[in-house]
Amino acid sequence: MTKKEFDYSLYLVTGRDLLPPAKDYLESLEEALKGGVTLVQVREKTADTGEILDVARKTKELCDKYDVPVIIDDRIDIALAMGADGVHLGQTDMPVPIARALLPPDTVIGKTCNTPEHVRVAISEGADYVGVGPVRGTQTKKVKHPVVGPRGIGEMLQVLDGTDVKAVAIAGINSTNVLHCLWGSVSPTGHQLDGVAVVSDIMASQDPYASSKRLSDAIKAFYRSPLRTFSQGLSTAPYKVEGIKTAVGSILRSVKQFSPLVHQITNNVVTNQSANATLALGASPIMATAPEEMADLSKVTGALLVNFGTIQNLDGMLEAGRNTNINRKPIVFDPVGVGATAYRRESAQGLLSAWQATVLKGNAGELAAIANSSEVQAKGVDSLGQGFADPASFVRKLARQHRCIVVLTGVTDWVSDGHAVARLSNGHALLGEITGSGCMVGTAVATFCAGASTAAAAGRAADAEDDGMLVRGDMFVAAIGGVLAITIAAEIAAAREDVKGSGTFLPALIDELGKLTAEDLASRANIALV
Ligand SMILES: Cc1ncc(COP(=O)(O)OP(=O)(O)O)c(N)n1
Ligand SMILES: Cc1nc(C(=O)O)sc1CCOP(=O)(O)O
Repeated sequence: MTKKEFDYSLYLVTGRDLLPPAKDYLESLEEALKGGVTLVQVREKTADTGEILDVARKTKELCDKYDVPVIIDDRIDIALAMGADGVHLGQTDMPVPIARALLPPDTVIGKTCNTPEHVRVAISEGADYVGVGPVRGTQTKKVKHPVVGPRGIGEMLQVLDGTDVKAVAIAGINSTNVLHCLWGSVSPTGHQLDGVAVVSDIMASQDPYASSKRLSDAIKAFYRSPLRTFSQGLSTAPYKVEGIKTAVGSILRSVKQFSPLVHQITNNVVTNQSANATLALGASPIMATAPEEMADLSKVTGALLVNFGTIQNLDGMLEAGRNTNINRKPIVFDPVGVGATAYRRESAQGLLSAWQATVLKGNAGELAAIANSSEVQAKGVDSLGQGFADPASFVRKLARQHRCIVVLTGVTDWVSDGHAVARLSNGHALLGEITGSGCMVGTAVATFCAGASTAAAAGRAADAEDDGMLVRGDMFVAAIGGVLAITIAAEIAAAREDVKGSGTFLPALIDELGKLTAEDLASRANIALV
């Protein structure tokens, strides 16, 4: 018996208790269907059986008009009585094989999963799809399991590799975070969600048509090109060194032309020199930290840098990142000293779950801690030893896992978008003798990301393709540009006669950043694609 093929992309789970006053259930449902809902689950937790059956029948009658299948939550008897297309079962509901034996053979069965082990069991039991989560916090129900975030969803998706079991994420999804959810919920093997399940963003809406249309537009735009990265190497021709050199030069020109606002939440050791480095490159720094101002600020900034060297403003970092994602601007995350304490490790994982970083930057010790690798150790903010045996493979894998650009700094710097890997061999030993040179690299990367995304937004009107993008512009090239700006300016500064040591080096570095040209970048950049 062939199974029914569902479109899981915008899966509405109903909740009549959430309807705004005076809003009729069936009217609201019809508006949601017109807005683009592709699958409906009748979820009734308190009504009597007769009422649930009535609601389910009416739901099916309406959904049939739109060719949208109906699934019943928990109740096999109701599903049988009204001829549902499927049922959804929780961890403590009837086991899938027993439900399968009771239901017509083409009935689709979904199962709630909160861990990779749940997913393994659901596959072995013969579930057709899994509802994975909770991906975020939700007010709609008391969830027993901790929020797993997009990374936790990615781990569950990997278990589905090689099966045709579908997956939707659930909990806390709305039109402002749906792109982050879809983008970030990916396994290191590239396994993605088939859709998202939404309750309150549609059910509690005064305008369910508009709410579901907003969700539907973002979801459709995402799925038009779901394998995208923050770079353009996959969608256009593969990268070439000469092309990268030209592109970083034009991003530097864009920074000077648009002078974007670069919002930096950074540590108190480097705040001043980071702001000066931003100014020297031609952009405008703002070092705001209060959570209350993030919504306003993110509308006007070009990019956000979150550097948590002296973590004091975790709430500000959370809010800044969430709002920067909503406004589709780049976020550079520099988890300084992340391996040093459990608090830093938990904070970093919390931030990486709450928002989607565009660039993840760190030294070998920091990135090893993010990747849970014991290959490289750290002492405080410094990396120990020789680094990774195979840095190219490490950055490529980490970039895929976090679906972002990864910058690994050291004597040699490595940048990857999960596909291409660039090895950058510029710099000077004096960079290791001043405090905060790594933090300045983060600042320069954020400045170049701001330049690239501002130029991309200015260069053409937003089109339907852009609706699926979290950030516009090529962030792989921007990250390379930021690294090169600091390392090349360092080479020029170190060669100056007036530079006698680290004390005279820092101001000279700021001077040379200010004088850096596109031509300097192109002629001095030592880039290899590996
Ligand atoms: C798509 C989807 N995913 C998860 C759930 C939750 O189902 P369950 O665990 O049975 O919890 P209740 O819905 O009974 O509260 C769902 N309904 N749909
Ligand atoms: C029904 C349900 N199940 C969940 C789970 O985590 O298993 S969360 C949830 C409700 C999700 O509602 P909203 O979209 O309003 O956040």
